[in-house]
Amino acid sequence: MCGCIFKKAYGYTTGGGILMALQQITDIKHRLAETTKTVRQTKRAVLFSHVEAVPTMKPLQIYQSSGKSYKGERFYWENPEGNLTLCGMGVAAKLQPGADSVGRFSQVKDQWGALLSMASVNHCLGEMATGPILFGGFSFMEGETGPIGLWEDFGDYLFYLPRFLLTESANGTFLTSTKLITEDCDDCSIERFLEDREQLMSLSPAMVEEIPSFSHVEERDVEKWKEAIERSVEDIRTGLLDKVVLAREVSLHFEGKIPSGTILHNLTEQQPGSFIFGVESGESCFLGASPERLIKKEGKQIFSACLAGSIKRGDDARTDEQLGLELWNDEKNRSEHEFVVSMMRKAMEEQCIELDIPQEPILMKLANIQHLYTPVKGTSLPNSSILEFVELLHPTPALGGAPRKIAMEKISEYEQMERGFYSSPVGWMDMKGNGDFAVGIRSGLIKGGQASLFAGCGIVEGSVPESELTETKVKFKPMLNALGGLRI
Ligand SMILES: C=C(O[C@H]1C=CC=C(C(=O)O)[C@@H]1O)C(=O)O
Ligand SMILES: [Mg+2]
Repeated sequence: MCGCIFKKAYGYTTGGGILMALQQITDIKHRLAETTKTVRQTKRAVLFSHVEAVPTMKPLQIYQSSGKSYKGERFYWENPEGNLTLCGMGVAAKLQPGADSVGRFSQVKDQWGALLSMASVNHCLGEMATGPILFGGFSFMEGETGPIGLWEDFGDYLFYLPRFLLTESANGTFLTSTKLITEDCDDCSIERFLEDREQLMSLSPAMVEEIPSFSHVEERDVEKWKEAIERSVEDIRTGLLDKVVLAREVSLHFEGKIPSGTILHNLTEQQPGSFIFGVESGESCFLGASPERLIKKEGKQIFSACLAGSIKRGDDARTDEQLGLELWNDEKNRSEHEFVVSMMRKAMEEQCIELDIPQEPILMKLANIQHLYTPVKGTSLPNSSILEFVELLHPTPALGGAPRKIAMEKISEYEQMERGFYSSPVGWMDMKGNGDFAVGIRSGLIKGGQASLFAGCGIVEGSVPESELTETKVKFKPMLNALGGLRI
């Protein structure tokens, strides 16, 4: 039964607010008592989830101040439209690769389905991205991330169903508390549930932690990377492939631990119009400011993007406009872009009943870079899940290449590094198969005092190694600036 009696966010400080807060506690007690009874009777676990409107709490501040209790189990998300911010803390359930022989996308679908089949949710608020959601992502290439090494904390995929989820949207702020109630659970009492919720709601904003002093930079062999571009251009000329995206890694070392909350804070300030994301796992945090949407699903409505072709921003309006024009008219960049559009059109036609892809790109201007951008809109077939679109689209030729299979082989051969979650789908999905995934670019992995940054470029027939190297330097800028304005 739905025990929710209000629809709008409220302040607990008003008389009405206090009454409503008490009503929430009564609701939780009642629902949890019923759930516990059912679990005992049926001997089957229930995923208990409670959504409520709460007084304004800033997700980024809560991310920072919840570090003491939930470090290593937090995530952060801000969409480029600026109308949805999420902060997840703690783990109600974690999805990681199992021994199943089915592919990883099917594994996630099955594991999520199993969790939802035992869910009890007071979903009467009906707000986007509330209730049980999954947040996380996939690695770029299945089977690439080993149990040791840079990406050891992430694997082929990693998703959290958070213990606490703070959702900030145009309609207010919402808190979802979720817990798996099992028969032999030690900390499933009503008192404990309410205590944890109370502790979270009374978190006060933490000080922004300082980034420790920079020590040194470690770069993979740049000459080898340029040679890989030459070899790729040769492969393209001989007709082996049409396009391949080659990335490189730069590692920055600091004198102490890098605070992920501070980097996220800087990214939100410095990179408007981007997805700001962070996902912690143990001692690591993968984070960034990506301008690229892989897929968003809202009911039947589908949104995606073709983003490929780049040039720097100009120092003044006139130069900036000239650079934009140069990019828009440049044959090499247009061809980089066109491979993405044509793959997108073909893939989306399979899954959509209506599709709207403009004939020509427009410019997307970000703080440090401008791109050729073609927005994609569609209407999906009934009963589809966002996961099916993620599987279908990843990786587009903006991150992989064309044809996809050969490009992936060439990436493994030429890059000689683990991409991990870089250039991969990162985002969230809800109970109904709706959600939003970005492509994890302009990003890095923070682990202790080390930040490993990644940037790549679309290689086509007209690619020149030195210019592609310069392009990666522009793409490193968002993360370098967020780390304190470093230059490499
Ligand atoms: C692979 C990256 O960017 C892709 C997205 C936009 C433009 C790109 C380009 O012009 O090469 C890349 O395809 C990256 O930022 O690491
Ligand atoms: Mg490019």
